[in-house]
Amino acid sequence: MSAILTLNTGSSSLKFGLYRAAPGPGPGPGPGPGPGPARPQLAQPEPETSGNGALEPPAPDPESLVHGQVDGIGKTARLILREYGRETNRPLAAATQPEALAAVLQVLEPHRQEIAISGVGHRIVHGGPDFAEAAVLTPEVIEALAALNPLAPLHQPYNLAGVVMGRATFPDAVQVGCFDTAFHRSHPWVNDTFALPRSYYDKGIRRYGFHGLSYDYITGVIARDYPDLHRGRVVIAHLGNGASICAVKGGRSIGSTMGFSALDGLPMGTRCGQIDPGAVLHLIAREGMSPDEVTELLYRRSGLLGLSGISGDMRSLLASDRPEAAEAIDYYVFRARREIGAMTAILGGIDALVFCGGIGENAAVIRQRIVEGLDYLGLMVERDANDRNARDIGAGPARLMVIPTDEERIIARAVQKELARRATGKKRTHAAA
Ligand SMILES: Nc1ncnc2c1ncn2[C@@H]1O[C@H](COP(=O)(O)OP(=O)(O)O)[C@@H](O)[C@H]1O
Ligand SMILES: CC(=O)OP(=O)(O)O
Ligand SMILES: [Mg+2]
Repeated sequence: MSAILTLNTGSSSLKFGLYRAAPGPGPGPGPGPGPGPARPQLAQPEPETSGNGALEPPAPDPESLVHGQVDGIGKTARLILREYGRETNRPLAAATQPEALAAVLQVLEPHRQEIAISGVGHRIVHGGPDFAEAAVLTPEVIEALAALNPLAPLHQPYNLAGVVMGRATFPDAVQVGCFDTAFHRSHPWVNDTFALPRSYYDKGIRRYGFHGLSYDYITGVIARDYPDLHRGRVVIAHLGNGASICAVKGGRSIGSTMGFSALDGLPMGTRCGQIDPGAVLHLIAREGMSPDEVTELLYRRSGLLGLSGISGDMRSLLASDRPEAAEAIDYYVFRARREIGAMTAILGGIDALVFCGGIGENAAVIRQRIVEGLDYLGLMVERDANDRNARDIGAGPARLMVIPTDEERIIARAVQKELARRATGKKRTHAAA
């Protein structure tokens, strides 16, 4: 039986998933129970909507075996593992990404004896203008993606380091890249462009949008569980370490708060979010900051961390009684509410607001505060449901939901599709998987 490994490599974290590939391509009831201990019941796969908004019959979903992450690489690393519905968390001696991967492989060893890894899927944050779907990571593709490193310095170089590790560790497995930007390639031109001379758009200076794997997953859940909403106007707020909001109509992204880089839009853990470009020019011209210093400021020292001076972690700010923590949260809530309004405007109204990401899924008080000012859109919180992080948390005419996202599953599906394509010997018509 073949297996799929997913890797989401960050600056200090390595998120991974091991999946059993479903037997055979095409529509079907999904995989039966495999050997070994009883596994949690599989949810039916969501109908595919990837980027084109059209519903396709569900293909069998890869079966999730192990899910986990190594956090704090280089400092105090910890391995968090979710397996058969249980979660464990233990310290790990991992000073580098390859050491973290070696530790992960050791943990996966019992599964690897049962199944061979034939595909490795990678989250690649920036696909630039050319990658509108998942792609097999050939040396040429990797080189093209490395050219985008400066546009996503917190992500892209680490994502590609994960690809190098994947290729070295599994030389016989196909390596597939899945892009955060791909879901947004359906944006209309007005949402993609900046009002610069047109030649800059052609050079790639445009709004790409990010968190596309998360939006793809959430859109799939909506298509499966709420077909009416799928045809409606949905705003999705991905509030994690990075954060963005996306306007979705008919399963397609028509706008998002993140732009050229993963800096724009909402304030984030350590990233500034929207800023007047005049302020950046001032920092360079009048404060004498170099491009590297400005990069460091905007990506690593701003956002919740910069405003509070305490932490970029929402949990720490919620636990703090310092006024700076409260002010940082006030700004976060204010900007989120403002951007939900903007996304609603481009959709011409709102039928549902969906929260996801670490903050969106867990921080009831943040959801409550964001929605407090949105009753004019028909959005109202049902207190008890919100406190329980229930799926339906609304009390107004527009639907309000919490849907846990699963970027890894989108990656695993793309790898499975490529494996199925190879097994049936179908010819590739373009570079994408
Ligand atoms: N129970 C919680 N309450 C408030 N914030 C939370 C909670 N759980 C996680 N978070 C916040 O979620 C953020 C991380 O989101 P996550 O989506 O896991 O990040 P990443 O982008 O690294 O995947 C952090 O700011 C963390 O504090
Ligand atoms: C694109 C982005 O911001 O990703 P993350 O939320 O994982 O940092
Ligand atoms: Mg994330």
